[in-house]
Formats: sequence, structure tokens, C-alpha cells
Amino acid sequence: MEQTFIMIKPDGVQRGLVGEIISRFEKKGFTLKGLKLLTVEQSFAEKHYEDLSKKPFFPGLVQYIISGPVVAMIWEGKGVVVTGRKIIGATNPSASEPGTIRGDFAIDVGRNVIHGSDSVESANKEIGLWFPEGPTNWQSSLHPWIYE
Ligand SMILES: Nc1ncnc2c1ncn2[C@@H]1O[C@H](COP(=O)(O)OP(=O)(O)OP(=O)(O)O)[C@@H](O)[C@H]1O
Repeated sequence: MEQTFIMIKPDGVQRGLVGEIISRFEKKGFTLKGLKLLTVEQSFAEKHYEDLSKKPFFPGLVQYIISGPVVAMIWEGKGVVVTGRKIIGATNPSASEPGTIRGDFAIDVGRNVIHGSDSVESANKEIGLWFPEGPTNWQSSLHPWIYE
């Protein structure tokens, strides 16, 4: 089944949004397959965001990501990459719809609370980077109540 990488950024952790965010993914019906709270080093943050290394906001973005602990997660479910991005909302919270995480909890693009993989390919890459040990292997007993 499809998996995505979701990270609650340092502002989300500091603001006490961890439970709220996990709850939204759980209530949707997605399954948690990996979870850890960690503070990453600059070189690791630069690797995670390497595709953005030429952007003018890259140094500030890296400083933001290493400024405190983040919650790294693997979520699994049908269409979880695209649906996860919808749950998160548009990158710039000024354009995020109410009801999305960024629409409900963020104002500035540089403090937008959460990251979600933008494709199945980047999800696999990011899961490999953040969870070299791989996902936790378990099957939710809710499966037949969520899928036909
Ligand atoms: N103009 C900007 N100024 C400051 N930070 C920005 C800007 N644009 C993007 N960012 C930061 O860089 C992150 C990655 O940007 P990207 O364009 O990949 O958006 P995204 O895929 O929606 O975000 P993420 O990868 O964090 O889920 C954004 O989430 C935001 O934290």
C-alpha cells in the first residue's frame, strides 16, 4: 500500500500541534507506520531539501528545520500522498483553505507547520532518508471497516 513521509516542523512541535495533526491523519483512516521525535543536523536538513538548494529562502528554511525537534512519520493508505497534501493545504498558508492544517494553524510560508511528500517517488526517497531502518510492520484491524 502507498506510503508518504510527513514531518511536523519545529513550529508545529513548539505550538503543541502534534496530537491535533496525528489525529487528523488517524481519523481519515490512514495507518501510522513510523514515528519519531528528533532534532536534525544542518547537513541532514540540507539533504532533505536538496531540490530547493538554489532558492533564496534555502538558508532560512534549513535554519528553521534545525531550530528544534521535528516529528517524522510514515503514513500509509490508498492515495495517501495526494490526500495527505490536501489535508496539509497549500504551501503558503495565505492560500491554504480553512479546514486544512496550514489553513487552520499557520500564517507565514516560512512557518507552515508541516511537510508532506509531493509524489510517490519523493515519498520513497524521504522515507529512505528519515527511516533507514524501514517502517514498523503491522496491520491495522480497522482495514475492513475503511476499505471495501
Ligand atoms: N517563499 C518562501 N519563503 C520562505 N520559505 C519558503 C518559501 N517557499 C517555500 N518555503 C518553505 O520551503 C518549504 C518547501 O517548499 P516547497 O516549494 O517544496 O513546498 P511544499 O512542498 O508545499 O512544502 P513541504 O516540502 O515543506 O511540504 C515550504 O514548506 C516552506 O516551509
